[in-house]
Amino acid sequence: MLPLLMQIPVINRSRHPLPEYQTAHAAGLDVRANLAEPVTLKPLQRALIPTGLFLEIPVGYEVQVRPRSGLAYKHGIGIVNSPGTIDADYRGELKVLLVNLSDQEFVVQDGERIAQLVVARHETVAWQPAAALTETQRGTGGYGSTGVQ
Ligand SMILES: O=c1ccn([C@H]2C[C@H](O)[C@@H](COP(=O)(O)OP(=O)(O)OP(=O)(O)O)O2)c(=O)[nH]1
Ligand SMILES: [Mg+2]
Repeated sequence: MLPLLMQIPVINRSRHPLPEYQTAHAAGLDVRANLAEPVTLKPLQRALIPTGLFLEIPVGYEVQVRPRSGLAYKHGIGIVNSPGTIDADYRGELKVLLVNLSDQEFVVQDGERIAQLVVARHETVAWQPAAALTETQRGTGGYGSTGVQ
């Protein structure tokens, strides 16, 4: 018996199928570029790639736009603002900010699976101004404070 899956209203103005889980228990849904013509990324160049998708994410959830490791490993393609954050109140087109971190040109093709979308629950918090915080062993340590071995 499949668990009841969360329903997310979507408008698909692209020429491509909706994002899909590629395997039974994948965390992310691969999302495709919706391009009238290919986009060439020179080394260190970035581009905002449209998907043609418009989502209505339930309140209390976000969609994270994450890189695909295959594009990163084989071509040095990443996402500048990884993970991108799609807010529940956003009604614009979902876009992917790709960057080419390799020393070779990369051509993004129409319909190519360029990223993956992870739907995640998030808290919405209110700040509680405090005069002091509890002491911890880490304290103010960061940026490698625990060493490397
Ligand atoms: O990879 C991304 C990141 C964001 N967005 C859209 C959806 C998101 O809800 C909106 C705002 O994103 P973010 O809050 O990261 O950008 P900002 O620089 O804070 O812009 P704003 O002032 O509009 O919030 O932009 C995308 O389509 N793709
Ligand atoms: Mg913002």
